[in-house]
Amino acid sequence: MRLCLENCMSVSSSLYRRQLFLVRSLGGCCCWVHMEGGGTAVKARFSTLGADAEGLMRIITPKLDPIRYKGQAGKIAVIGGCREYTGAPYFAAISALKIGADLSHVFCTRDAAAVIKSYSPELIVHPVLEESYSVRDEEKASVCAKVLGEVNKWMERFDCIVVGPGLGRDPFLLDCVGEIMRQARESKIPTVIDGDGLFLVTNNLDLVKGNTLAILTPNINEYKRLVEKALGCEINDQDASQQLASLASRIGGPTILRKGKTDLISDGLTVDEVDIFGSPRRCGGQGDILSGSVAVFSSWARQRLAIVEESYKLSNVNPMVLRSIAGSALLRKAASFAYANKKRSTLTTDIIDYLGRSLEHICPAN
Ligand SMILES: NC(=O)C1=CN([C@@H]2O[C@H](COP(=O)(O)OP(=O)(O)OC[C@H]3O[C@@H](n4cnc5c(N)ncnc54)[C@H](OP(=O)(O)O)[C@@H]3O)[C@@H](O)[C@H]2O)[C@@H](O)CC1
Ligand SMILES: Nc1ncnc2c1ncn2[C@@H]1O[C@H](COP(=O)(O)OP(=O)(O)OP(=O)(O)O)[C@@H](O)[C@H]1O
Ligand SMILES: [Mg+2]
Repeated sequence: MRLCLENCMSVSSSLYRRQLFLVRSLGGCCCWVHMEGGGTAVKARFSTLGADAEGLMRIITPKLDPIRYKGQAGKIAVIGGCREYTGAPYFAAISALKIGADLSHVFCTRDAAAVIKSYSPELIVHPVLEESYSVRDEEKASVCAKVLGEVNKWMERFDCIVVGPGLGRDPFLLDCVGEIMRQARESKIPTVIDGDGLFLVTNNLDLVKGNTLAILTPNINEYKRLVEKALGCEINDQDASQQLASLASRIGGPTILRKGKTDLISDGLTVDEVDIFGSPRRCGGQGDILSGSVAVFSSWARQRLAIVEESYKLSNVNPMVLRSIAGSALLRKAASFAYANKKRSTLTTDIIDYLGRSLEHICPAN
């Protein structure tokens, strides 16, 4: 691995030392635990990668290189936004741009599109999703095929998609989005699933079973529903890490980022924790920022660091775990800066304003 890193990457010596530290920490600081969950015994390894989340971000974040062209720093799409919710897809998509992605698309319903466009001219907004109220029963199959066609025209261009922020729970719309997820999986597009995307997935676990390119980002309610459905039990906060590993192992494939006081991340084999101080403000929308942030790190890691990730794979570290740690750490850092400045009046838009500065703090552009 050492040779591979030396030969294949042009890195500064401090970055290289950081990589070696991370690689060493994979093997050195771990302990094995035995756990029971939903009747299945699994072994998960406590990993310490989350403790050096900033080091990971430095590895994954690309340099601003003048020879690169538009799109190379990431093309993200958010599938979400309906009559009720226009903020959530906007937060996820604009966060991706503020962190450094080049292009950010939103696929939403017609009602939501004009509103989301009015928030920002930076976003590319596709008014393609349809809810039941606007479609007659006999039209549903053809409308769903049309929606899929519209999204598929773009699908292979995306480095990562985020499914669910502000999607709503209309059954017809969710059926179509299920098909979009199947298509993304077939095209091997990494997929972050949040909000109502998790509502869809919880009721159709087959949509993600076996998909190692999926990252689920449940909040407390979404996690409770997943645990009840997949493990058939209640949340166990005494053994939170173990239960999370059991859940990931039971679903089999996706990485799960459980949001909370600290963020816990597991693919069923390892459990990582990101405990960077965030914000005590719990205003809505912070999870949406997180989904956009994980998508950008996913996109960067996928494009730029295939070699490093290959090295990590040799050490049995799941690249989706690395991407989740980086995404979580950046959001939490931005939240802490925003809170230091705005205290009780901190809003999601304030946190978004600090995303760029937070990354700059860790990984200066020049
Ligand atoms: N500014 C914006 O646009 C923002 C929009 N947001 C968007 O909101 C959506 C829901 O996300 P959330 O985080 O409120 O869901 P969550 O914690 O599971 O539920 C809390 C409670 O509400 C209830 N409930 C929810 N939806 C329901 C429904 N359709 N119909 C009925 N009940 C429903 C739920 O009940 P339960 O499902 O548990 O029965 C629970 O008790 C999602 O798309 C998200 O992205 C957020 O990102 C914030 C910023
Ligand atoms: N109690 C807490 N203390 C500190 N940080 C927290 C706490 N709970 C959540 N967070 C942070 O806030 C982020 C968003 O988590 P949250 O549970 O608010 O998501 P959410 O409910 O999906 O948000 P949204 O309103 O966008 O849907 C998480 O990544 C986590 O880092
Ligand atoms: Mg949420």
